[in-house]
Amino acid sequence: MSKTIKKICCIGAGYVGGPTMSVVAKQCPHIEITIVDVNAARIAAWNDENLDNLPVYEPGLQEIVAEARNRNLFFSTDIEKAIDEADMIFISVNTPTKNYGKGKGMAADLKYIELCARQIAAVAKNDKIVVEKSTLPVRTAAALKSILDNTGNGVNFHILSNPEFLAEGTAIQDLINPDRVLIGGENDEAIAALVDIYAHWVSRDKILTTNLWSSELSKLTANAFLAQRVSSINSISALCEKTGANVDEVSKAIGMDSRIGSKFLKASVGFGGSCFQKDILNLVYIARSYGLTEVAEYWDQVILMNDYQKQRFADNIIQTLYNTVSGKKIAFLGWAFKKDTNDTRESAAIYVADYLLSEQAEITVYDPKVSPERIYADLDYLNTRSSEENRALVKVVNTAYEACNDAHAIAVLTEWDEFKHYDWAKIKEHMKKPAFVFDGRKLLNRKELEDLDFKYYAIGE
Ligand SMILES: NC(=O)C1=CN([C@@H]2O[C@H](COP(=O)(O)OP(=O)(O)OC[C@H]3O[C@@H](n4cnc5c(N)ncnc54)[C@H](O)[C@@H]3O)[C@@H](O)[C@H]2O)C=CC1
Ligand SMILES: O=C(O)[C@H]1O[C@H](OP(=O)(O)OP(=O)(O)OC[C@H]2O[C@@H](n3ccc(=O)[nH]c3=O)[C@H](O)[C@@H]2O)[C@H](O)[C@@H](O)[C@@H]1O
Repeated sequence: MSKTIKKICCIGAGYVGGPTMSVVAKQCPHIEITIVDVNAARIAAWNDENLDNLPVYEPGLQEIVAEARNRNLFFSTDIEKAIDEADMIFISVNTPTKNYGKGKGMAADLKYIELCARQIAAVAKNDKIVVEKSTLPVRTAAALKSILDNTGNGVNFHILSNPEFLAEGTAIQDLINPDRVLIGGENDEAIAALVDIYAHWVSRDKILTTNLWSSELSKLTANAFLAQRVSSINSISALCEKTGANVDEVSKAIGMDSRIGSKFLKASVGFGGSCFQKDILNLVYIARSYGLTEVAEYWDQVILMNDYQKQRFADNIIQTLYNTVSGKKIAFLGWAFKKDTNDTRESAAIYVADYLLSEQAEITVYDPKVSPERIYADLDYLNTRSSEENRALVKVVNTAYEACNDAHAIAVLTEWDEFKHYDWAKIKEHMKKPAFVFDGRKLLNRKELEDLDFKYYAIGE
């Protein structure tokens, strides 16, 4: 018999903590879940009556929050109270790439994780199961255990690793119908308690249990393999452009081999998102720290290929626009790192924009879900130029038609469905001629655009 969990606390109300715990709350109405965060504005947004103001945009999320919030799902800044009352505590805080000191630019910054552990240890007055939900370097559980056992009040802590595999934009469906749930641990009773929660909606044969280290390492490995597929097909897209092969046709041809599989073979302007780059850098760092130089260099290539792809896309725009974009207006359709999310972390759009701005281009951006403040913050963060200059050179507008007005070229950076259904004849009418389109997502219909006399360039064609 496993321990029955009545109360859960989740530390971190971000893109993972929010949606993940909302789904647990929906599927397990008998468990009371409190999601806590140090960011009071974020908690206020989760509690906002107007569901359009939730801090995370995910299809299907609003409905679930509407159903569970203030029933058995609560958002709070009272971290101590939630820890104190919980039987099980998920740690779902950010683990960004370290930007200082040893391992700068490579290692995961574990300071937020450590703070959580110290706070749990300080507050806990009865036994707790502590679940690593954040993506962590392999062997982090050993450090967590040491902090908890040495600074706590003598209570027992059992640590589980339960990495999250959801992808943004499809988070809710990924959570409701996961390919698998992975739980690593050392204590059978603690493992069983977490298995029992998931078993309310996931069949038990999809709930995989392993030792702690396999679980931690599987998460980094899964992201590295996924990103590697994107870099692999993107490397081939460059060769397609030189040879007359079409990368979509190549993807289809190789993907029909069941050993390769058809998913995750879409060539693009480069992968973005908060995790692929961070997790591979972390994997490279870990391999190096164990003296495994060849392993480190092997995975490093995935990142290098991704940087090359973004650069290549921007270079192609400049070259095609007669080798200069100075003073030319380029319309960006999309800023998010993929469709159906408002997340822009590491989005290829940021780097392509930065490069074009350094060539004195003027950019007008339209994205259906990303706010102007976010776009300016992304550019300012790079520190390439002053924030006044970013605001002078980049305009953010409310419609794609406005963005494309008077533009020399359009760059498609995100594969939002709505872009496919625009009145492209109307868009062309208001552009400078020749009207160029650079499709970084292979989203638009070449024939339709060429019939309208656009000069159309797509990745890998
Ligand atoms: N974003 C994604 O799609 C996925 C992310 N992950 C992993 O999940 C973890 C969280 O990622 P996101 O949710 O995207 O990050 P996020 O940045 O959206 O959210 C993290 C939240 O934790 C809060 N926080 C940090 N330290 C805290 C503390 N000591 N006490 C209370 N709150 C604290 C922050 O204020 C923030 O709101 C990362 O390790 C990431 O690698 C895993 C799978 C998918
Ligand atoms: O750890 C994480 O954060 C998550 O990282 C990715 O999820 P996410 O980054 O949200 O989104 P993906 O669908 O993986 O897309 C990542 C990037 O790769 C790009 N991509 C993806 C697939 C493809 O075929 N081509 C391609 O260019 C996307 O446009 C996007 O920029 C993984 O898919 C999740 O399993 C994982 O949980």
